[in-house]
Amino acid sequence: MIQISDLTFSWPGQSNPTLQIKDLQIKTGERLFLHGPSGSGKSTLLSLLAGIQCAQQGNIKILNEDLSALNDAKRDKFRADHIGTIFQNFNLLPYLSPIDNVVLGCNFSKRRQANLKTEGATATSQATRLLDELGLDKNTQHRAVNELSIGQQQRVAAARAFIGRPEFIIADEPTSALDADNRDIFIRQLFEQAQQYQATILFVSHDASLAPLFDRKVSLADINGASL
Ligand SMILES: Nc1ncnc2c1ncn2[C@@H]1O[C@H](COP(=O)(O)OP(=O)(O)OP(=O)(O)O)[C@@H](O)[C@H]1O
Repeated sequence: MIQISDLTFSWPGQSNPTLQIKDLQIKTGERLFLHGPSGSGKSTLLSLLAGIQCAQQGNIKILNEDLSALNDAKRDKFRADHIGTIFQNFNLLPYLSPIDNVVLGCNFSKRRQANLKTEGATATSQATRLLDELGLDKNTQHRAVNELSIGQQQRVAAARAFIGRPEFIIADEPTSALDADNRDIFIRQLFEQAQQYQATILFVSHDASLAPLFDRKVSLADINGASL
């Protein structure tokens, strides 16, 4: 599903590379936990996997597509079609409702819209189902997002990532503002969504105590030659 080979990435103006990864593979449906100290390059790796940044050397293949062989527009399309993202700060539109925020998740992808049709769903019906299953009560689904608690916003961000069934879900520290019980509940809800269609999850955190919930844990320090 995902194959990283001989990758080197340096931020512009920096003499030393931030990442040097010889080999990392993630299987279809795998739930991988990636951890490492602050500044070790976790978010940088996610931005490469999401096609926001490009490596200077090596390649990243997702679903057999070599991201470095795509131009900017094609990488943007690839991301919209195949990758759902949940960020630390959620990136929701504050004055829109949860339903409207979730529907936006598939607005830029004909493929994700087609996936909804195949399931006999509309964007709104799918958004409602996802928010129900992720535990956001009906009243809250129609309020403005900026009136919601952090835990509720996190569920909206997760539903937006899953709408239209993208194959690959990237989550960057989405649980850092939650207490331990709510963190575990949220991660299990993510897994339930992913299991429905064998989505692959890459979950990044510096909190290694979450690792036992996942299929596999990888320490960035162990695979990053640049930090050795
Ligand atoms: N936009 C950028 N321009 C230049 N350097 C950057 C940029 N973003 C990150 N870096 C540098 O890359 C290195 C890795 O940062 P990154 O944010 O990937 O680490 P991280 O492991 O995700 O950290 P954290 O856990 O604190 O989020 C740091 O030295 C950082 O200063």
